[in-house]
Amino acid sequence: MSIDRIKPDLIPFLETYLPNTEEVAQTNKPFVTLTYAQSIDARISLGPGIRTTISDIETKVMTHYLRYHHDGILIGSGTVLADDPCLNCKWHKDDTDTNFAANSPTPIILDTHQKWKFKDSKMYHLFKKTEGKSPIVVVHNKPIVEEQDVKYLVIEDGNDKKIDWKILLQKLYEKYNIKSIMVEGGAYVINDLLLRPDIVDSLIVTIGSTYLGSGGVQVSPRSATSLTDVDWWKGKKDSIMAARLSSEQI
Ligand SMILES: NC(=O)c1ccc[n+]([C@@H]2O[C@H](COP(=O)([O-])OP(=O)(O)OC[C@H]3O[C@@H](n4cnc5c(N)ncnc54)[C@H](O)[C@@H]3O)[C@@H](O)[C@H]2O)c1
Ligand SMILES: Nc1nc(=O)c(N)c(NC[C@H](O)[C@H](O)[C@H](O)COP(=O)(O)O)[nH]1
Repeated sequence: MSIDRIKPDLIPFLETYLPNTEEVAQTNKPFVTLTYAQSIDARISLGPGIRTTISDIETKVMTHYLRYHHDGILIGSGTVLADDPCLNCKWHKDDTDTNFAANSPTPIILDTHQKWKFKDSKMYHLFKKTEGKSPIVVVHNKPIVEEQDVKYLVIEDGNDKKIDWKILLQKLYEKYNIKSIMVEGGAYVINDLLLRPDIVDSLIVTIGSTYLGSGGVQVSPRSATSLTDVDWWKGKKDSIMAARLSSEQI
């Protein structure tokens, strides 16, 4: 169940980008880390709906280390339907730290059109084995039939039919005490949040040493945006960029 040890130099590298509890106490808003893995040509999968491994083991472990440090892990419906992800945390501090469910973040799934089923998903089996938590599913309307063990967070759609990030974060904080959220994608969610320095506190991007080609799902926000507090870590195959979104226009 557990995963490799993290590269020791990744721990100080990530330190200042991890959730900041003082900031959360001051702002009363969850700390948001936007994180994903991309190819050199800025693709996050080979094509829509295709689960694609980009990270090698060093950076995959880093993802689990990040999961360990967050209360919630959020993805869009495109990702949950394409990847059937586990979203649990397999990293642990030492041999005594083996409560994998407690160490795992709560999965938060943006599934406003209620297309995904928890039952029989990988998340469901991990939850049943006490190796992961059950999800919060974000919907526009209360479902007629509710799945067992799923918490539904009803948020009405805004003018553009999208969920308002600020309202969503506030509700997750107030209702479920979620003080830090790691957003793992996919492209729709990432492209939207790359333009939201008011929402995103840290950005952590793995760049894998691969090209996925022009048919791949691309990460590229609608308009230019710049970064601040940029730092780089170089591994055997991948690099990691940690940064913050700048509120200044290019
Ligand atoms: N490499 C990586 O790090 C990584 C990470 C995640 C996903 N992926 C890949 O990305 C692809 C999926 O990306 P995608 O863009 O299709 O899907 P996505 O996961 O971004 O989900 C998009 C859907 O989520 C919902 N949604 C998102 N934001 C919303 C909002 N504000 N309000 C209401 N609903 C909202 C909508 O239903 C929308 O259609 C898959 O191929 C997956 O394998 C890669
Ligand atoms: N860091 C990272 N490297 C990758 O190569 C890759 N494809 C993803 N993709 C993120 C997406 O959210 C996936 O669905 C979950 O990373 C799957 O998570 P599990 O391993 O099943 O827990 N993330």
